[in-house]
Amino acid sequence: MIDLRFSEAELEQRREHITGFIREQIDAAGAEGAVLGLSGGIDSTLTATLAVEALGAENLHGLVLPATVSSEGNMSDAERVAQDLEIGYDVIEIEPLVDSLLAAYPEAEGDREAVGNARARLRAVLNYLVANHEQRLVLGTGNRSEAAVGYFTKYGDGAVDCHPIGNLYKGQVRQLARHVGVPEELAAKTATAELWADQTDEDELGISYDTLDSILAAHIDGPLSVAATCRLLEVDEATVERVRGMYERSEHKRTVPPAPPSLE
Ligand SMILES: Nc1ncnc2c1ncn2[C@@H]1O[C@H](COP(=O)(O)OP(=O)(O)OC[C@H]2O[C@@H]([n+]3cccc(C(=O)O)c3)[C@H](O)[C@@H]2O)[C@@H](O)[C@H]1O
Ligand SMILES: Nc1ncnc2c1ncn2[C@@H]1O[C@H](COP(=O)(O)OP(=O)(O)OP(=O)(O)O)[C@@H](O)[C@H]1O
Ligand SMILES: [Mg+2]
Repeated sequence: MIDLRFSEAELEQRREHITGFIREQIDAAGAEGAVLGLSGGIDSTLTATLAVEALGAENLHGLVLPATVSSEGNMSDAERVAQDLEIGYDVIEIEPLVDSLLAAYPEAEGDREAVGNARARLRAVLNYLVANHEQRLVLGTGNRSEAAVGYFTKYGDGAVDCHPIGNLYKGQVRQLARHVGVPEELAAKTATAELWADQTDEDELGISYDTLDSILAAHIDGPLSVAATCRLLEVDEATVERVRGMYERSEHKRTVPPAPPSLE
């Protein structure tokens, strides 16, 4: 695999770059601070930690939004993150909202993916309810690895005002988290979207983040051909092609929705 770890100096540089970015986004919008969803996972934990450094705890509002499929451990970790960072936060159960949605459209009952994505979108509705009401921006928690393969819900966790950690591969998210003092048990935790029971990112994607990060850095974001990537990483061609396919098929999630070209 490629060693994508930062040096100590680079970690400090990234920390300042991201906190500066968050401050600029809030200032440019004339907003009163930010809101973000806290899941107990490492992406939201790192984003919240850097946002507190950037804005101060009083300017960040956390939302812990449990569903029936959320694990108690993750939800208590999410609350612990808010408490350790000393930010204001609310805990709002989203399953009644899921139930209302399914009462309105029972045909989707039992469709694991559709209902799971609806959970992510209901969280986005709540984020924006708070953002509108308190003149805040919604901070995204997506990283480069997820964005590149479209591993997020369109207009769900992807519905945000900016992506502070959007340039970091997943392994780098863990490394920066450790650097800024996130407890090891959170930094090392298995990544899960928790849109349905027992979901994990690596199982669903069918690839480890170590391998995915390296293929992205070498081939999708980097200059290497498929063949050169296979040789360098000692992975088979089918794996690289699969990542390339996920990248290409998810292009629509990373761009503004198109309209027909102008006839003028
Ligand atoms: N070519 C195209 N051009 C324009 N639009 C296109 C399209 N193909 C699909 N679409 C639209 O996109 C929709 C499918 O996209 P979407 O609704 O996002 O659904 P989809 O990509 O199928 O599912 C989301 C994936 O992200 C994962 N996820 C979600 C949330 C959080 C996390 C996490 O890591 O925490 C992971 C989730 O487990 C699942 O694997 C289609 O229903 C259609 O409306
Ligand atoms: N139960 C939840 N309550 C509040 N926000 C949530 C919840 N579940 C997911 N989210 C939001 O959706 C985002 C995307 O989830 P994702 O799983 O990719 O990130 P994570 O949980 O922070 O880290 P990891 O990928 O390591 O699990 C979270 O960072 C968080 O902002
Ligand atoms: Mg998660």
